[in-house]
Amino acid sequence: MGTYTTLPDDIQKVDVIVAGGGTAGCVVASRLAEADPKLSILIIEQGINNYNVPEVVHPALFPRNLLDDSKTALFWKGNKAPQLADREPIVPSGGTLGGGSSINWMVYTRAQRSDFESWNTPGWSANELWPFLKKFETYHGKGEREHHGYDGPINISSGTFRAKRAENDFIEAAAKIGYHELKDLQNLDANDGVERWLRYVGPDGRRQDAAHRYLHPKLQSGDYPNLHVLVESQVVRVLFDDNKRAVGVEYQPNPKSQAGNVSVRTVGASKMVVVSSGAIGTPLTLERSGVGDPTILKRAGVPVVEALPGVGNDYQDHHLTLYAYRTSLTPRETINGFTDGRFNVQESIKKNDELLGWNSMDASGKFRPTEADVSALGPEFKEAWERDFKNASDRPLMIIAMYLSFFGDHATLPDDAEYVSMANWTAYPYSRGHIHITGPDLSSPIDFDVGYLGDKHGLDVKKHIWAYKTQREIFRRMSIFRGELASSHPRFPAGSKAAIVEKVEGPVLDDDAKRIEYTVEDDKAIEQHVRETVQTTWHSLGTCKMAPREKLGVVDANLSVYGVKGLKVADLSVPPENVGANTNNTALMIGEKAADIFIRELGLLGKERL
Ligand SMILES: Cc1cc2nc3c(=O)[nH]c(=O)nc-3n(C[C@H](O)[C@H](O)[C@H](O)COP(=O)(O)OP(=O)(O)OC[C@H]3O[C@@H](n4cnc5c(N)ncnc54)[C@H](O)[C@@H]3O)c2cc1C
Repeated sequence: MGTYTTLPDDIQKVDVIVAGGGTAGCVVASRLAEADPKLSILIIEQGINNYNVPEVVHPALFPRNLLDDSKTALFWKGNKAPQLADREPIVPSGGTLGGGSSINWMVYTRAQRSDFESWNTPGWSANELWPFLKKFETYHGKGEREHHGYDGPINISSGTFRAKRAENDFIEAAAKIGYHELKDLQNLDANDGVERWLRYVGPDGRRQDAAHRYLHPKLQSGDYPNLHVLVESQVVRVLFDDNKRAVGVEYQPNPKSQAGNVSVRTVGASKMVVVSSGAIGTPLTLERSGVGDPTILKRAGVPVVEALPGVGNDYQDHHLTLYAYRTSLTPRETINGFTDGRFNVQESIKKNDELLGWNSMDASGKFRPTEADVSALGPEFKEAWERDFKNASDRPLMIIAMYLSFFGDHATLPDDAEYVSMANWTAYPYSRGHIHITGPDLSSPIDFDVGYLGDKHGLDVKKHIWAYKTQREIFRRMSIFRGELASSHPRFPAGSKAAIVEKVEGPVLDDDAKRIEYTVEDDKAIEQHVRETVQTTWHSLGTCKMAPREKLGVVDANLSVYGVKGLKVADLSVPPENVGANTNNTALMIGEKAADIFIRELGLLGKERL
């Protein structure tokens, strides 16, 4: 039992290896250990141990995880993208024990019912997944009781702080343009309204990441001597025997944290290998193992074990834009002070400042356009809307969220006010990308096309144009509104009625029916700005789909990789279609569902500690 940076000599072979100790990986390993404490399990995680790392456990410090010198994030470089103003987008993902759940922004949202139905996979319908969605949570909110769980490891609460003034302001302003407050926007069916959102933060103000909530208590309890965690070690490839059975993995100490110690080693698995390295890491590990499109494997110099052309295809994310606003908020109504140095972090930790237990996101919504809005977006958009959204009333077009924090270089901000952000992201992008290896080793560059805004008819960018206008209508109606930060908004042509207002006493829109007017030229300015700034929402998904093999599926309904034995995938690589929500909830659910499948297959039912 324990957490190691070098595996003890006596651990040469275990029953189950989990390759990647992220959100889903921690859930799978923990539930297997609970099911049979005698089962030997080894998690191999490339990042550091997250135990009590300040920027992990204190919610308000979350922006620190994405700084250039982060020890908790991985940064994946995308190919140059002409549709993104020739940028090479960077997509960060969780890079420590706990994965994304250790560094994410802790926003609690759930997928919609029709999302799970669209997966069209036996055992994975919304009704069949309900028990797993409830299993991991202990809900402290005011939502609809029957839709939530009350004895899972992950607390869902307000944490220790809410900025009520801004929260109420947002809710009231959204209602003025037709988006009303809903009691529970996370019941799988509710949509097209706003909510006072909760977070993956406990009532004690601590982040509820999968490692702290599932794994560490077990590792510390002494009750699970066969649960092992190897950190700072990268899985290079899965090893197969002559019958294509996964029998172990090849791994190496991570050169970033264990320089000088890098040599490739192997460890065996007698029952199962579960790849859980995230929607970016997992397809790369499969390809390095010889499972993937033969053309890509050949190009990379990797012998083919199983030809599965779906690996690494159809990469999806939710595309995010951020707009900054000047406000009348006080320093203790935002978390900016933790990021720009005005608050003393050590002192705040020492005195257990209630602000530390806050992720700065108190009110947001799932939004659909009106029929008039749809028509204004053009005939191709209307056709897509009528096909994909009109009759699926639980499907939002965009998620619009208010963060009481500024995400950018704080040194560039005027020091005359608190600046905050509105975040817009696409619930179901049409654009797709891909992620592949170009060589056999971890050090080989990757071929990563993020695909953002790449859809043939330019529908995804239109969603952003609509969302830009919608969030602006809301923010200008808020009483905390004091202006727009010009550098984070489109460059409207001179004389535009939609011009940026940099400093003003808000609210500036008091007529509920009146809207800001935009010309065709204004729309072009918004489009250009979106292309120049759109970025990852860190919701990578769908690169090893759970789908029939002939439809480029990689795993079946039991998460078994086609064509080989003893190899499973359990993470956000497997959803065949996107979800209209932040993705941590779906990753936790996949962890729970995967564990349930594996426990049955391994014959562990009834073996749990009594
Ligand atoms: C900055 C950020 C903000 C986010 N905000 C939110 C939010 O507010 N709300 C929300 O619901 N979701 C959010 N998400 C998304 C959510 O956290 C992820 O979707 C979720 O964590 C994915 O879970 P996973 O198990 O699929 O992969 P991950 O949690 O990414 O786990 C994969 C793990 O595998 C490890 N790994 C990768 N390659 C290897 C290798 N070769 N060998 C060994 N280990 C490897 C990684 O280090 C990582 O720990 C955010 C994500 C990020 C990064």
